[in-house]
Amino acid sequence: STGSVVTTPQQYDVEYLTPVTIGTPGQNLEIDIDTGSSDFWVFSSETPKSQVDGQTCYNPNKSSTAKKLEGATWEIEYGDGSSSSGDVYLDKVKMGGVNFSSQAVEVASKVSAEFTADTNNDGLMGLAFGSINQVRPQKQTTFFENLQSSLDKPLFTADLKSGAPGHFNFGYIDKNAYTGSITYTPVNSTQGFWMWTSPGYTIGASGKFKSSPIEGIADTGTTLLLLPSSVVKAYYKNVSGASYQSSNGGYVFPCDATLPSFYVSVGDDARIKIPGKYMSYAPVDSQGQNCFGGLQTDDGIGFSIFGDVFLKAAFVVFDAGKERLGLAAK
Ligand SMILES: CC[C@H](C)[C@H](NC(=O)[C@H](C)NC(=O)[C@@H](CCSC)NC[C@@H](N)Cc1ccccc1)C(=O)O
Repeated sequence: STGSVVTTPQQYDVEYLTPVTIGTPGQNLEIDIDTGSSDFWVFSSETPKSQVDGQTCYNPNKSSTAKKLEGATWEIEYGDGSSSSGDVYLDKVKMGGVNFSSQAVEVASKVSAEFTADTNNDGLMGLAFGSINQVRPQKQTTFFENLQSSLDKPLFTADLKSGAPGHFNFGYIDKNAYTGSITYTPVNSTQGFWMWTSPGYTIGASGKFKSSPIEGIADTGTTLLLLPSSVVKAYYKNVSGASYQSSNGGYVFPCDATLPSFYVSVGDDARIKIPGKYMSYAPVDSQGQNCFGGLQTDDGIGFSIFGDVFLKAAFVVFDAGKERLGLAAK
């Protein structure tokens, strides 16, 4: 089998939302597909009304195929400090034409304020490795892991776009979705993430390649590109008026500044070009005077995060069959 589903960016490409159908009859939710985590959790009939602000809630009592996973609970915390928790049902889940009949659906009986405020986001579907799933006493497998053996190929691809809908595809590689060739690089899944190492980077079209290994995770659920502070400092040296502003929590620059492109090397002889315009995330003031950088530091995390600012510049193959990541220009 193969599948394909459209994923739509929210304002400033802060996140991408994807339609997912749960239960019988189908309940349609808009979900943040997140390769940086491994839990599929949703706003639900168990989420206190005070914590729901417009989100669509999955109601297992209205699904003839829902079965409570007795005794199972979950709780999760994310790098941005947000969190959620609840209990678990098994139900039919359909996305992009592929479906799995007894997917663990983690229903939220509590969500943190960040999720309540994210009014179009009805939940997260983690597509990292099941080893970091947070359901206890027994961990659950991800939607992709459940599908893997029935897919034509044991892989999925992400084709996120800047300010336009893109696709997640399952089980096949769409040759029309990228240009040139796909460069593959090994994935180290021991921490449960799609973790890989870039050999280095180049700042600007005429910049010199800097050989400097960067270990990080491909995370569709993180908005920005978070790299070592030495790299970030070197980049913003090229942006007039750029400065680190602790009040804004990162590097800020005049919105009319010229931003150099940034190249992330992959494998022995390939690189992904991030256009300068992707390196500006959003205005920090109502006049649109100063803008928050799309490139910020990975301080305190322990690894870098290749988030949407990077991923939307590439066609990305998450190849579980060969534990590798494929990257191509588009
Ligand atoms: C602080 C918690 C640490 C980060 C760690 N949690 C994680 O690594 C979780 C699974 N992943 C995440 O927190 C990050 C990746 C590691 S960051 C250290 N990706 C998922 C995140 N972007 C999902 C999200 C989407 C929209 C809004 C908010 C959050 C843990 O549980 O130990």
